[in-house]
Amino acid sequence: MIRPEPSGRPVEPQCPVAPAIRVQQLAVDIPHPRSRYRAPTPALHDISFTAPRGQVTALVGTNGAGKTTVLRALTGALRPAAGSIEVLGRTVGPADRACPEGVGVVPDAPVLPEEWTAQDVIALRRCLGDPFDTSLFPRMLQASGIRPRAMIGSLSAGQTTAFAVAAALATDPQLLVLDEPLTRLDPLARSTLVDLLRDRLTDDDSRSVLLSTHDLEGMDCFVDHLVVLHEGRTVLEGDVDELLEAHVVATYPAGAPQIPLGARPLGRSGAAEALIATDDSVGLAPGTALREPDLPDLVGLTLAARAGRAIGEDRR
Ligand SMILES: Nc1ncnc2c1ncn2[C@@H]1O[C@H](COP(=O)(O)OP(=O)(O)OP(=O)(O)O)[C@@H](O)[C@H]1O
Repeated sequence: MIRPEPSGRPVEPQCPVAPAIRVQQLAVDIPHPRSRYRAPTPALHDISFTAPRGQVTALVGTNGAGKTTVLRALTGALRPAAGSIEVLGRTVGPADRACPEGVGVVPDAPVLPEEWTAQDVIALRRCLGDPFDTSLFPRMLQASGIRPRAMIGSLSAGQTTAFAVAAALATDPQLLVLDEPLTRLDPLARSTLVDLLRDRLTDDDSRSVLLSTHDLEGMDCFVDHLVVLHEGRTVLEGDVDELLEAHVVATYPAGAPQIPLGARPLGRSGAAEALIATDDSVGLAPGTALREPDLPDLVGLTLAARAGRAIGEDRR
């Protein structure tokens, strides 16, 4: 029902903007590569998270946690065995195997032929009839120091990633999905990539990014929302700032009796550090230490670094 304002004018009901991604209780089994009669491998068991619209969400987890499988399910490459996936307000279901419209994808390995140049990518996009910004693409390549006529096979690892990111961004995606974009990059190439993404994304509040990584180094100030996976399950999710507020970094001296299992050892001194929950806003009881495998070290360290807390100090 539309209720009138005190002025007498009717108030239009607010239409809530759907999040970039909403995943609920997702389970995925990976089919056997050679035979459909052989049992599939269960890869994801219970994944739930929401990637807010207009934000950068990082899927974090150690090797085999399920990051790539989540991304493949989101882009329609793998069918959910259970649960639901919504991308840009549209359900990605069993009948929906194509990459949802408005989504740009940068896979974790190069997929274009080595002898291709930027011109080949433009020609392919023209053939497919996809929207593709043919002036933005070479400009982004130039910003990454890539010559327009350079063959993909002649590029460095960092340039190959920058090439794939530029090709994805030229499709003007509402959601950009990047699988392990940082893995092969040195610190300088990482910051160039972050700058490239930031430039393209900050001019429009509705664009969103989902990236997977097992190492947030160099990305901590770029990421707004964290989703931590372990063994095919979501173990922690939250806004980075809220996670910071809800935790303290505690440092335990060598030999302290209360060192939590999995606390990160600090050098050779025998001291250890752990991230302790201070409220239950992220689903952990206050005073609970986030332990491996609950929370990979890198997340704790990244949060600590972002909070400006020196590692090695007693914070309790
Ligand atoms: N093609 C496949 N066949 C069988 N099992 C697979 C296949 N791909 C992934 N898996 C399994 O699914 C689980 C999740 O793998 P996934 O590649 O999604 O993890 P990840 O977090 O991306 O790891 P990494 O950081 O090493 O890339 C793992 O246990 C893995 O062994």
